[in-house]
Amino acid sequence: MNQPVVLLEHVYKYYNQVPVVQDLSLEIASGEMFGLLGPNGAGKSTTIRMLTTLTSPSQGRVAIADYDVVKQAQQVKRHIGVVLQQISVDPDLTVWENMEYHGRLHHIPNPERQAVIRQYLDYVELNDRRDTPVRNLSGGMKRRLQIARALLHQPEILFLDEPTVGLDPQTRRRLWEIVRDLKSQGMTILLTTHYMEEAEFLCDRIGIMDAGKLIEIGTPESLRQKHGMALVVTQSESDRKLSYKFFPDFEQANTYLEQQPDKRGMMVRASNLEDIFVELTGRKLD
Ligand SMILES: Nc1ncnc2c1ncn2[C@@H]1O[C@H](COP(=O)(O)OP(=O)(O)OP(=O)(O)O)[C@@H](O)[C@H]1O
Repeated sequence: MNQPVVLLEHVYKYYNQVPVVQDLSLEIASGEMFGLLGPNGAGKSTTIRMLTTLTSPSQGRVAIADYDVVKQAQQVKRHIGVVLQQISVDPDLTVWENMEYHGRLHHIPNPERQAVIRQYLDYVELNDRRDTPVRNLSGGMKRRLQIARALLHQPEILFLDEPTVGLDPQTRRRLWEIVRDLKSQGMTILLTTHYMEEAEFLCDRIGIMDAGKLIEIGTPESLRQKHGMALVVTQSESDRKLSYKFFPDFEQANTYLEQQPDKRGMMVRASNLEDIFVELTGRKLD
């Protein structure tokens, strides 16, 4: 692995004595795109909040580019760009004013500031909207503005918390293009998502969180290989419930199917990340 630029070592976070992140250890290499998956309340946002200095870990070490997020928060902030779930751009300011405000916060001097604002608005195709108040932008445009703003101080690591939630499929795909392009430029990216295709399409590695714990980690392909590339799905005659049985490959799944005296309600198909998630947690992603 390249030098890890995101590091969590035995991290715990408690709210009112309740652990919402438990013994989380994770290393993300420079240039890697890592996806954190998990159902609501799994602790993904809390993990991102710790990594981005918005909340402190209760226990354990969290570091970005070797800077401790608690003791060296200012240095950490210089290295990271953050796009949170809630749209955090000011609705009353124009697109340009939002960028300008953020640029000043990061002490980017003029004329460089004007140049990078133009550059990143161009990058997310919002230059023609520069004088539009943010409240009049579509959801996808707001998200693009958030990304442009997060990039303004040229961070090396980008955090995206549910970047495409609530967006229509075309807009989601446009954002995927941007995220992949950033990766191709060498950016390290950690994103959280509920969308399985998003994780499979974008991420080099995936971590599955449940109830505050990292319960699985690997490449999408390695997770499928580990749990089984093929499935026999059976729908019960009586209550219509589906059950899933993993097999290492299609041949073995088909052999199993052929051996069944009653094949009604049974089919073989390729496994996917969602199947693995359900298998691991007994819950469905929503
Ligand atoms: N400030 C807080 N005070 C108390 N409890 C909190 C706080 N923030 C989060 N929690 C709790 O911590 C747990 C983890 O929440 P978190 O938002 O990290 O989960 P998540 O995996 O990001 O879920 P989602 O997909 O819904 O965003 C939840 O039970 C949540 O209610």
